[in-house]
Amino acid sequence: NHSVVSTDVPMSKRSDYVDLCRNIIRDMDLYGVCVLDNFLGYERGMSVLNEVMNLYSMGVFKDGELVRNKASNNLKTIRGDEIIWVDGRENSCKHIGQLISDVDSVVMGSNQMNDNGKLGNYTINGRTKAMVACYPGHGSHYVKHVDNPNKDGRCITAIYYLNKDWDIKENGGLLRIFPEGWSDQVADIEPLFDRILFFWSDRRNPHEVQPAFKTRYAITLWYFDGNEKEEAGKKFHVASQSNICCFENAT
Ligand SMILES: COc1ccc2cc(-c3cnc(C(=O)NCC(=O)O)c(O)c3)ccc2c1
Ligand SMILES: [Mn+2]
Repeated sequence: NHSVVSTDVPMSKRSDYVDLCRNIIRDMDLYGVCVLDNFLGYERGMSVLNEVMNLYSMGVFKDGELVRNKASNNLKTIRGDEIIWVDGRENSCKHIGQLISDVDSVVMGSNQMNDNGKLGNYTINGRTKAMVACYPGHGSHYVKHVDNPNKDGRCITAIYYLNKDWDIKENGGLLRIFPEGWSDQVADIEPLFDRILFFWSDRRNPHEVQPAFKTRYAITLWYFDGNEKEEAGKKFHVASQSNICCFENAT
């Protein structure tokens, strides 16, 4: 955790930018998971939260997909979240757009800054749009899963949390990661306001969202490794292309 006072200075110009990238590189290399607090600072965090709440109140979120439960053959929700894909250029998403470019800065900065020039030996050349998610409470949850189990190209999951005054005992909604190779160790991450989380998207990080009893907001970006994505493109259709953005100056 670090405490930064964020100003309107672009992320990559901030004095702590290099430290943030060093933090990410070290934690991702050591644990495959990295948590940073006070990522945007209170003011900008609140602006993002207000945009998300406005979107939600407009009723534009869609239900996370349902999966038929083979056993009892009834539609069983494995995911209780409601989502909307945002690219950040929409009129009512200016602050979400700024968050996205700040996350791009630290991810790309970390990818270039690492002494061997890559973060986790990936060549990150694109990402999905931002998935704004809401777990509406009443026990909505997400069963243990891997984001990218079959090499669809996604290498890093970045989740920005927006939940103020979150009391994990009362409100639940804990994200529990079961890092591969750490036997009985788990990483318990509370979805706290202005917190950002990075983790490898593949089988190294099975994770679950425990039942939430209060509205729980998060914004997720998935970053692509150019090589894996190219391979995937040949094998099968990656998650709907419309939600994928490629970096113009991809190396
Ligand atoms: C085919 O279209 C889609 C569209 C959206 C999809 C979203 C997820 C997803 C994956 N992981 C999480 C998660 O782990 N959240 C952790 C947390 O909130 O702390 C989550 O909330 C949502 C998976 C598959 C999807 C397929
Ligand atoms: Mn997930």
